[in-house]
Amino acid sequence: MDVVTAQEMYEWDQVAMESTGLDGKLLMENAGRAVSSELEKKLDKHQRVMMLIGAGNNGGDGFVIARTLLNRGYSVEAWQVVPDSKVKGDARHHKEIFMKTGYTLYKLEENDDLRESFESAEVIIDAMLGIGVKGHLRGPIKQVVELANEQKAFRIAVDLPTGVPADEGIVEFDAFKADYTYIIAALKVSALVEHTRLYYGEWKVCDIGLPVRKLPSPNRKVWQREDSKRILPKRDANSHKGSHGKALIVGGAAHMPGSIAMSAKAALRSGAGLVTVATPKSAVPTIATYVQEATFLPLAEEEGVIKGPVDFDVSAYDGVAVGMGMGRGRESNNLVNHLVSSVKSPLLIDADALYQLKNILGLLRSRTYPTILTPHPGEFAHLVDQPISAIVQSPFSYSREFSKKYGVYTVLKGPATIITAPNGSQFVDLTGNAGLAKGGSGDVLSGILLAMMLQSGSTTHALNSGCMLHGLTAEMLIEDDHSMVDLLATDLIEGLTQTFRTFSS
Ligand SMILES: NC(=O)C1=CN([C@@H]2O[C@H](COP(=O)(O)OP(=O)(O)OC[C@H]3O[C@@H](n4cnc5c(N)ncnc54)[C@H](O)[C@@H]3O)[C@@H](O)[C@H]2O)[C@@H](O)CC1
Ligand SMILES: [K+]
Repeated sequence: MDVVTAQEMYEWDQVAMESTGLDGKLLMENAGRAVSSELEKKLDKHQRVMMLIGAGNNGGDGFVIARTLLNRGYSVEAWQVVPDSKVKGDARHHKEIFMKTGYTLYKLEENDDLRESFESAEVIIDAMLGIGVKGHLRGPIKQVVELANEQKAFRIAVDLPTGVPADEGIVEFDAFKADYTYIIAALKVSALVEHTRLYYGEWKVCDIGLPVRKLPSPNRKVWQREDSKRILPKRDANSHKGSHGKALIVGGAAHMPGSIAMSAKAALRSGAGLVTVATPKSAVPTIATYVQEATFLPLAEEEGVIKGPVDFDVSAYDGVAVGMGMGRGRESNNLVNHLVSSVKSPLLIDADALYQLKNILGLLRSRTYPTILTPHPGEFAHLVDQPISAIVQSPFSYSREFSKKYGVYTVLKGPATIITAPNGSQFVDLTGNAGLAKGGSGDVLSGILLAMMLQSGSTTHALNSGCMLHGLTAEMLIEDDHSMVDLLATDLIEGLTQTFRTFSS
């Protein structure tokens, strides 16, 4: 499922029209019909539906939807909320069809009893503005949106809730608050960004017949369950523990043994053949009790944290992860430096190691094997010297710019986790729930990702699938035995069993 900006969506429409002759009027008919078919599944014929129609092409979709629903016997009151003179182009064409079909169009400029209609409406459908919105709402649309938001009726938006920008980075806006949005042709970036996504409510993308083979890729996609199912590692009957990769996990501290222990256990649960934990000597017994399957590389320590020498041999490993529960002492800086310079296999950098990485970002470009960074917005903000709010408002552009600049994979964690490859292509993982917002779930994710990388030929596939396994496990646990309040990171590790079983069946 592609994710587009407003400009990319306009380009798609242009390509469709120029390369295949599908014209705007036909696309509008398709859009309106696709949304109407979905609405039929949601609405009852006796429900009083109020349709709010604007002047641009989003309004044009509204005329098609109103006509189609009326044709099919639904009880729809169609309201044009802008002056007649503003309705132009394809929207005007579909307005004429609506009028010639003999249906009544109520007009805000001629009537003032919009409030009365609102009060009796059970469903309000917003087809006022879509991707063409610019700046704060103006004129009658502003008042109509304010009124609509006060109603008890179920609110549905067409393409985008009116007022919500299609792109990331715009924070000052007022908008229709939808309970459900039928998105036209492709998911818009703002449906996935923290400060805009809630305006959409639930959503569904409606196909309008664009010529998919002709459309330029925006290099931004939602990773789907079927994708993971298709590419998850299969175990060969003749395989042995060495076939599934040797992982090294570096980190931990005497007062924080849990993080690295969970990473190690999650890596083993996710199929890693052998896992070695490099951690301060005094932390080994605690970790070993929890992860009996791991081997250990005890490191010198001072006051429970890693203390040199840190230049141990890393050549025997097929993948390395560093940072979980490591602390931010001076030696950890040397350690991260050593690993970035000497690991000749995929290297995953998380948590405290990300903090240390800030001073040596320039070294990343010299790595010839994949480097994966797994920050949450706070860690990423520190790396790129920006406030957290800037990252949360524009996660796609910051992570794309960063990955391209340093030649790394960035897994920017959040309700929508964005996985960016060094060439800038992006995938979004939408699985998971608020139960994951708890200490330890990032450590579990690192272990899963490391294991996936050992077993996959494609780093992108490994990262996307790893994020999905983590999120689906949280979803499954909430459905079955847990709640979002009580879910623990260790539950996720146990829950992986069920997720793998589901995926391999
Ligand atoms: N071929 C196409 O281009 C297709 C477009 N489609 C629909 O067309 C929409 C985009 O159409 P448009 O480009 O005409 O844009 P919109 O319909 O989203 O908005 C354009 C209108 O909004 C007004 N406007 C902009 N900012 C405003 C503000 N802050 N306050 C009040 N009024 C404001 C403009 O004056 C203009 O009349 C999509 O969201 C989708 O719903 C679909 O019909 C499918 C095909
Ligand atoms: K809309």
